[in-house]
Amino acid sequence: MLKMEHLRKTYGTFSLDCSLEIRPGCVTGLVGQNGSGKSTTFKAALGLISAESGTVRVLGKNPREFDVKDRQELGVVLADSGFSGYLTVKDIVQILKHLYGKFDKAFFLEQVKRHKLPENRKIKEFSTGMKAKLKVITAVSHDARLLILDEPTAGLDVVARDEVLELLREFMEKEEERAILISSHISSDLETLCDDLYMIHEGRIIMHEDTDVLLSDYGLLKVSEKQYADMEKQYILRYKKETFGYSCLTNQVQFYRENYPGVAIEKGTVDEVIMMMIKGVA
Ligand SMILES: Nc1ncnc2c1ncn2[C@@H]1O[C@H](COP(=O)(O)OP(=O)(O)OP(=O)(O)O)[C@@H](O)[C@H]1O
Repeated sequence: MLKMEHLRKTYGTFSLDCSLEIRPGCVTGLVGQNGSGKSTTFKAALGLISAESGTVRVLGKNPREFDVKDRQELGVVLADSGFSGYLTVKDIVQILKHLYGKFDKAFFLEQVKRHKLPENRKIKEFSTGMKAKLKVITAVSHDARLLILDEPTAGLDVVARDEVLELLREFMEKEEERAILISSHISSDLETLCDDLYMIHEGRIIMHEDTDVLLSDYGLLKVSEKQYADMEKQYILRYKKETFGYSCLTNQVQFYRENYPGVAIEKGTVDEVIMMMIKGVA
């Protein structure tokens, strides 16, 4: 659905060199700290910025060569995009009808109602959460094959976030061949929604893993200095000095469970794995 190979873009001291792939039927998450290059990756995937080298194929084509018909196959949410604040939901229905041949007006209005968005008020009077929901409802309302969503849950409270995630799950359930690329600062969103996760740090992909594998096989070992010294380190991805000894990130938690029964092992959340990948020593 989307393949990016060594896509390079430089902004001053920041340089992006990103490779990733989105497979049909999958929700893929891109996680990283502020300024790690997520939005730059999304813009490059959409052909909105010109890369210095590398390739991007979206639905089999270079996105810079997309025509009006190709664009209909994408549902996009970008942090700094949205409708003019002077429009109402009713105005937007008219625009979407013209933009997208497969715009499903009934579904769109049903979702607007379900999410309690006022149809006749101007968007500039909407709260952050209401604007965010409107963007996602728009993206899922025209039978797109691929959604590219940069921080679609930013600024939403827990309940609103859950509602947006539900919309995305429903979108995936309707057609097997659909796919989503999504970024979020909130890793619990990605844990429950994504099939696989890419971690980006300082413009580089530092890890790519199936979410199931991440949650089942990764873990944090809390060991004393002696335990650390005696331990097999083959499956330690990163370690960090602590007051008690060391925290170690492994992707073979079962190996340490079986061979080192005395070692304290914590299940790694996505946040902890990210922190260790970034702050730990390789
Ligand atoms: N148009 C631009 N001109 C100059 N520098 C830019 C531009 N766009 C992004 N950058 C720089 O590129 C780097 C990556 O920015 P990017 O917006 O991709 O990060 P991000 O991971 O999306 O961050 P955040 O989570 O804060 O949104 C930053 O150092 C940013 O200052």
